[in-house]
Amino acid sequence: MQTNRPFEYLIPETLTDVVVPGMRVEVPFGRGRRKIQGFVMRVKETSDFQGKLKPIARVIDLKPVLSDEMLKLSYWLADRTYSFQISCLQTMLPSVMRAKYKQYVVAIDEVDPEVVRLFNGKPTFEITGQLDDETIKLINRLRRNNKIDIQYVVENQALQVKRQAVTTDLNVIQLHEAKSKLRANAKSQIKLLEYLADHLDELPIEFSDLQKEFGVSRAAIKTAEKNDLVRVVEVTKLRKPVGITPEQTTKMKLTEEQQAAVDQINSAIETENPQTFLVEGVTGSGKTEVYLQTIEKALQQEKTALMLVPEISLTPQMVNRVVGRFGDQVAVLHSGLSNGERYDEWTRIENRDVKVVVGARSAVFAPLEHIGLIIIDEEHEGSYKQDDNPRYHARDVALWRAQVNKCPVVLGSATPSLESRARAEKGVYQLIRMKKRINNKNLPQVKIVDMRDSENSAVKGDFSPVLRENLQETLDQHNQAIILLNRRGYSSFMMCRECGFVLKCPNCDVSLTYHKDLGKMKCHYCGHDEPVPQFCPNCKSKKIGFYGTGTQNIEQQLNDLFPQARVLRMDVDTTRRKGAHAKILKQFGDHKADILLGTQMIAKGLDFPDVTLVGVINADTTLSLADFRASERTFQLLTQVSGRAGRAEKTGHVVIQTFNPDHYAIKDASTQDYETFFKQEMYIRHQSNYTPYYFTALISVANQDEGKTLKQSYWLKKQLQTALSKDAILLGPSPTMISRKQNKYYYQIIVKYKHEPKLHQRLLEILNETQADAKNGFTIAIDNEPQHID
Ligand SMILES: Nc1ncnc2c1ncn2[C@@H]1O[C@H](COP(=O)(O)OP(=O)(O)OP(=O)(O)O)[C@@H](O)[C@H]1O
Ligand SMILES: [Zn+2]
Repeated sequence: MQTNRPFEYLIPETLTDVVVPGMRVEVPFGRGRRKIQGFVMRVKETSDFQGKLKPIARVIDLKPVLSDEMLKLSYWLADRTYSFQISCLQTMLPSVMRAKYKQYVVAIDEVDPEVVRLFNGKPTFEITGQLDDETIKLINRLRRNNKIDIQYVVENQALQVKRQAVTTDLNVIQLHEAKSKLRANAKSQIKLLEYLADHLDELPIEFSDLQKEFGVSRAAIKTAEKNDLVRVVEVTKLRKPVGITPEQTTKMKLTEEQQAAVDQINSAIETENPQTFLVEGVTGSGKTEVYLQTIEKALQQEKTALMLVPEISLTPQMVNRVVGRFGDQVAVLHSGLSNGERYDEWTRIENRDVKVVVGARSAVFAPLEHIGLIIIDEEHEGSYKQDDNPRYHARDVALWRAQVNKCPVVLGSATPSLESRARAEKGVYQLIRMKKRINNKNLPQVKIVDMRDSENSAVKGDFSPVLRENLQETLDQHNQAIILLNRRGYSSFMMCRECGFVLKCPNCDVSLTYHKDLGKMKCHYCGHDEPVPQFCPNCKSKKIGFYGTGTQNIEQQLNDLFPQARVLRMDVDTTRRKGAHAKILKQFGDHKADILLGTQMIAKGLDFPDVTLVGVINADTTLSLADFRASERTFQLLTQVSGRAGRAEKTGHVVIQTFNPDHYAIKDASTQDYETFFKQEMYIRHQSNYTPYYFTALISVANQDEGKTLKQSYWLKKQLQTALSKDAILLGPSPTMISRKQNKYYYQIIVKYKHEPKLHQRLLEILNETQADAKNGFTIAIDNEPQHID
């Protein structure tokens, strides 16, 4: 049975007028007594169904949770992303809406006799268990007449949560003393005491953080407690989003370029013109102020505004500025929120308590009404595309919503995606260029350091003489530096010098990475970890050692080279704790550190006036990816990170170390010359038949059995072949770059095409036909316009 379609149910007489589109209901499904949750898509007077319709069992919501706009969007989204409509509908709601929550009825009109009767004199009542149909009807009539309101409160997500935490009464000296008395193999306890000594002013610290971040076990905490070294306490946390410190900024007098941008966008807001603007503004050209003043315009027009950012925790400054300007009218949706917090924000939007929503990818489904403006900052970011079903791109959804709401979309970036820039070239988007920095200074001076040169390769470590000198100078002048290395961990991998053996993950086809703080080898794909081997597991030689460089290693080198410098490291390993990103960036912003070292998470959006130097340890990490976007990603990363230097009064310098100094992506990034890069890269995409010249669809198959995976892939290829003309390019099946992940084999087929009228239908058929395969352990995914092919 095909399940990717709506099913018809009878509305029992008692629920007439109660059941409306956008509500969730419980219905019997299939044979037996199984009941499932469904969404009401449409209410009809008659049915063509042959046979006896089953009745709806009960309504879950008393008012619709999805608007007509969202219901319409779900049809389009399912079709566009080749996914089930039900998963699209679920994606639009905060995840807790899929779980249990309580409903409350609130009296608005406390004089109406019916309300008085219903409430029995109380201002609210909680709906527990099942209400009788008469009451449901009454509630609905009253709600329609605005005499009462209904609110949801999520169960198990009380406003205050209690958690176990650790604190200590000992001081630093006592802690170190206690540590020295422990047996050497009490590693977990030692780590615990070390941590406490280093973070005395931050106590108590929660169990979960100790476990996640430092691998300190519950048992170690308990032992330490028994020995009176620590105390276990309960902390009460208020559910309040962390990491936002509004930055009050007053409206600035715009530069000429900013004014021109604002004028064009505001005029589209006023005339309700669903036009798309591509704001291509160099780093530090003041795009934020353009966003803020256009949002203001939307609000003046009695409309709302939606603003997407790549990942909130990484761009706290942007969020702080929006909240600083518009205050309580803003809701923030970010991935760091707990389910409950997310739900709170969602409810504020639903209740129309807010007018501006800032959030990452999924915020594009925010239940805002009368949207007057949609902004996508750093529009080139890959994180706007979801990796799982439904594989949607937030930009596409934004453009769809803009049509429905009759409002403009602003795509902003210093390094637009090739797709967007090409659309601007064709006149589909309106191009607005901002070529000058706010401070009217030149873009920072960039030096490319050729790491193949003997003077660079001869030095021990990863810092060329040029980068060292520049760092020294920056420190001498009490300025700040940002150092980028796109690889976490201490050293990349372990290899045996005797037999060439590389230590790999048992579940995935990748090498394990050394993590110094854990003292373990770790898989970045599945999280598997194991002890560091003392000798080669293959040939038993002791000549097994580390290769490559990670952030932890560079941190060590910085400490050795510049012992007086204060270094902050920012990578996934130092930012596991909630609010950790914001904390590190605040410390850096307050100039409590001299050097910020990190992976690509430090590359974008940061605006610190004292940063005068940016150093890139190795520009080649993204370039060597086997992906058609490798050059584009490299150019974007280097341009963005370079743009962090010299944004205010002080002049900026950039040093890029590379083994490919002649590569156009690196050269163009060093001059921050987007337009030249764009032309060159378009030429290459044209030569190799890639987007934006061709559309792309990627079909991947995974199974634990490699033979079965291949067989299924060939069957799929045949299905595709019969729907394609000879102009289409069909590639594969071929193994993905990491052909085994978590014990599953991955194969992929790529279709590149220009105009294939039958392809869409065929892909939808494949989606439905392969449903049964899921039960046999196959994972089959169709990715429309993939972000990366690997
Ligand atoms: N009209 C203005 N007058 C004075 N200062 C301004 C003006 N507009 C922006 N600025 C300041 O200029 C700096 C850079 O602006 P902003 O951070 O918006 O740049 P951006 O274009 O977003 O750059 P990036 O792409 O690198 O993030 C900020 O510190 C901002 O406060
Ligand atoms: Zn693994």
